[in-house]
Amino acid sequence: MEKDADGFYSPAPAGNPYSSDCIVAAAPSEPNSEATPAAEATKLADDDASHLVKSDFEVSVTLADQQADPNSPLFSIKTFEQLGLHQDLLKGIYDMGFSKPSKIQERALPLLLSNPPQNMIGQSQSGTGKTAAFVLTMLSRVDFSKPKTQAICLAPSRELARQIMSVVVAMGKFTAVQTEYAIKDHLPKTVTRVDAHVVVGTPGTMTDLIRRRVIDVSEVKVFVLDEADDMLNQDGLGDQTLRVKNMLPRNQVQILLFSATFPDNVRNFANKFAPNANKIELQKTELSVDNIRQFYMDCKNEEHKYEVLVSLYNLLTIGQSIIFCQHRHTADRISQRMSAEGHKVASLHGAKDASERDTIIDSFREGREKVLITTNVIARGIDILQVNMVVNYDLPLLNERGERNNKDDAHPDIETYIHRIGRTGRFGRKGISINFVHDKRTWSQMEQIEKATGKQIVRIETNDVDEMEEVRNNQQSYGALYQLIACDRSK
Ligand SMILES: Nc1ncnc2c1ncn2[C@@H]1O[C@H](COP(=O)(O)OP(=O)(O)OP(=O)(O)O)[C@@H](O)[C@H]1O
Repeated sequence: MEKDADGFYSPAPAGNPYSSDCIVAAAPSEPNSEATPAAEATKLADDDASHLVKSDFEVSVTLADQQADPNSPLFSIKTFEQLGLHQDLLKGIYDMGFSKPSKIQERALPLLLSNPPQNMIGQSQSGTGKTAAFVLTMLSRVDFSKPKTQAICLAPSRELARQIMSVVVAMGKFTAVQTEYAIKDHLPKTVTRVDAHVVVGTPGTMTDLIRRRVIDVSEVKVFVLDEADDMLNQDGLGDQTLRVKNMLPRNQVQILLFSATFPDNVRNFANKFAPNANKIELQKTELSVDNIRQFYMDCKNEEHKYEVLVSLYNLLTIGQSIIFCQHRHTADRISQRMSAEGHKVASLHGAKDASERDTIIDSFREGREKVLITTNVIARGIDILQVNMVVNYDLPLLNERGERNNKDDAHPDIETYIHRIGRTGRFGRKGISINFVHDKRTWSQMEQIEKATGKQIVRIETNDVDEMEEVRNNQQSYGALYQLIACDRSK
């Protein structure tokens, strides 16, 4: 079969437009081929984390099999037992502390695990449990008696690949699963063969390992793209991702695309990449969860942003916080300045070397660092339950060509905004995001974000910070904090 202009071998199926309603769709029946500070904080948060299952967000399911009824109980489960999983996998799930499936898991798992395997394009908000859904699919399709790579998962950052692997290992704890990374500087050059059942990595390194036949893909049955809209973005990772796909065997691989966002411009590409997929989609107005309260602070200028950030420091360190900047040099500059002034902050971005990145994220994950100043490198997927505040020091921007910059032609990068704020408010927990705006342009960019997401962003006076801090210190009460900062928007 010929490759088309996008480099695909198969013809595109009829596109399914991004629905403005919540829909579930099914695919056609033809096979397609010691207590750390973090642990303590997590435990506290867990006492408060049952909201998700009560969440009233709806998903739309579209089944590729047009005859099938997406509302059939067959396509929604209420317990993990109903999936007919192997006992070893069930044990793994319960050992992770999961007692019942989340909404996306309820709807996606029956479709993901049905036979013959079918592709899926799955969307649900950040922190709602997509990882467990695709990891369970990979693990349940692997034949552990065969020392062959059978499932491949790609993610946009090494940090996310490492996190996904931790889920594979935890969920597969009672199985014989063998795993390997395809991330930069991990495997020694002398390694000539990887036989791990599940390989998780980033697209560049994965391509290299498959090309050099270090990874033999002949038995691969499942191919997962986490943060799929980013992985398929033709101005970014799309080419490399497609290269990996084109090296996999045809007609035997179940392709799973997951993300909290699927903007219109990648949806067509996604439909071609995972043809005849069952689809789970969100309404455009439900892209972010309501338990993340969004605020903004009106700063006078760039320098004032820095002063406001410093004035927030005590507040940032009550739980854990992530500060997002548009550029690496900004992250470096403000972290160096804050450190020089005696504040304890860590900084992470793509220019740091691999082992340093691993040390920094691990330290933050363990709660040894409370404030992480970073770029979009960890805007997606990173799951650290005790992060209760995200600050957009710079709003995420794109220019006409889809490049990230801060120039005048830049417009807000809505998807990145949704993913950034989704680093807090995980799995029903409460979280706060604060945007810094400092001029007409950033104000208008924030308005565009508010309009696009349909969620109100409320003003906090910069001089309310002391009062906010007092409430947080004295009462540890998020409810009171919210009431305090939910003042009128007056601009
Ligand atoms: N059924 C469950 N019961 C309890 N906790 C769960 C369950 N499923 C997932 N979780 C937890 O919810 C958190 C968020 O899950 P996960 O990281 O998979 O979210 P996600 O939907 O992939 O988010 P993102 O879009 O940001 O990548 C994780 O800490 C995970 O362990």
